[in-house]
Amino acid sequence: MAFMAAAATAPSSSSSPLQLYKHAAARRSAPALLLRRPRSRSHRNQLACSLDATKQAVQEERPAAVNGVAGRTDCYGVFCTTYDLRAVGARWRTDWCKRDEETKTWKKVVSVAVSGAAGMISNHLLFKLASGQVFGPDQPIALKLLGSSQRSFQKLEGVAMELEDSLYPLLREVSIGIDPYEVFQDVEWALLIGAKPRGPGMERADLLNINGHIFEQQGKALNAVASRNVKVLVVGNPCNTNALICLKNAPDIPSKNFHALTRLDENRAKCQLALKASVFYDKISNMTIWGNHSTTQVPDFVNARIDGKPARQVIRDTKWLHEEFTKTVQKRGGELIQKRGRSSAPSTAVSIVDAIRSLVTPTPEGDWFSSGVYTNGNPYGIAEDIVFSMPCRSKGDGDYELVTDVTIDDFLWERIKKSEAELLAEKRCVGHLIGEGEEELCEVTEDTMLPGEQ
Ligand SMILES: NC(=O)C1=CN([C@@H]2O[C@H](COP(=O)(O)OP(=O)(O)OC[C@H]3O[C@@H](n4cnc5c(N)ncnc54)[C@H](OP(=O)(O)O)[C@@H]3O)[C@@H](O)[C@H]2O)C=CC1
Ligand SMILES: O=C([O-])CC(=O)C(=O)O
Repeated sequence: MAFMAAAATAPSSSSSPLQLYKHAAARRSAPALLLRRPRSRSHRNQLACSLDATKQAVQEERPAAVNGVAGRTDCYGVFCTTYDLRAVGARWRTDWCKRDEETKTWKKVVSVAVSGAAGMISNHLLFKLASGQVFGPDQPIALKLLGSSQRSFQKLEGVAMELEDSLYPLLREVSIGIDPYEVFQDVEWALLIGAKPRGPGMERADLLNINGHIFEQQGKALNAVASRNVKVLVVGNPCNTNALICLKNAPDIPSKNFHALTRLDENRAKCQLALKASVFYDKISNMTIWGNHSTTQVPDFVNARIDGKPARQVIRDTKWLHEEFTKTVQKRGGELIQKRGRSSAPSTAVSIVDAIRSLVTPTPEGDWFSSGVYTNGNPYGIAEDIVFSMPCRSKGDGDYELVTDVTIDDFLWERIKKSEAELLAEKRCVGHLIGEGEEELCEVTEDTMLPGEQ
């Protein structure tokens, strides 16, 4: 049986996104285009070479591609090409494999969905994912890009084209679509970045409601079609409550698998301590962000360490720690927006990389990282059933455990309770999205702000 590789189903340059959308609508399904590339001779050889080592993975990919091609006319250029990988392998495999031992040890392809894939954060993140710096140099990757509407479809095509042109050896597949039920099919990671930014005059409750609906839908889609052990990282704001909505709508996926991104806040806090202590920032460890990704977040200088010593032994300026440090970290996002005119994107992408790597590599002995996780039997006395940033450790298997040996003093506790109250208020606003009440119960305070809002 001929083994078909690099089947492709991308749109022809002459077909507009609108046509594609109509075509898909007629099938009662949004388009999901699969881009594969028999790009160059060396790349074909890589595919052939890795066949034995990754045969199972390749076989798993294949049916979708072959089936996809059969009934479709909407493809462009090189992506329309279908070829026989076995034939390619037979011709070149021997020499190539001698030269390229590396690909033999490649792991099974990991399937990663990214929403808001045409946005600013993704603009940086996708290229890091494709390069291997996130999942490792032996980890081939399939990227599934989710857009929100027909309008964003053309942008996603552009993103996919740039990924293609980057010639990343590990990037095995790029697909784009606007239907989460298609895009999330079997994904092992879902990086949920897409969200509507808060516009002028928009109430916080409106933002919670609008974005909440996005995460309600995406939670349902993940529940229906994603890998049963999918890891979900919610970035789109307000990320803690969006993550809560998402997990509540995905009851068949462990709640523990959902994270809200607070790693950017951790990195910001490390930077501030390093500046104050006049040390390079790799000397800062054990930094926790407690609570919400908002201006009520609590950067923890009590348990943080500088070059292995408690931060308070190195930085004796208690007033600075209590007042300036805390406020600077809480408002860093807003300050950045004022200077740059837009919210942080490159550093957010870096922090997403850090957050994923913290789950797929073992946490260094004695250290930990922060993540917004579901409170379900937490040892700190924080309200259950919310998504709250806490200190975590991982064995590198994608899972994590909460750290128990931390001190929470009165200063921290008072502020942790404030952030907790804010999250409980946010939760009441989205009761209608998590099956727990009515929208009218929403009473968010003025204090409830994203880091970017001041
Ligand atoms: N947790 C954190 O630490 C941080 C979080 N953020 C948050 O990340 C999010 C993305 O930021 P950024 O990439 O800079 O923003 P951009 O505005 O550049 O991109 C956002 C993307 O979201 C998508 N989007 C907009 N409206 C909707 C919708 N109704 N449904 C689905 N998708 C939608 C858009 O995609 P399309 O074209 O498909 O509509 C757009 O490409 C924001 O919510 C921001 O507040 C930002 C920094 C830090
Ligand atoms: O408010 C925003 O969109 C930006 C943000 O989250 C941050 O910079 O931490």
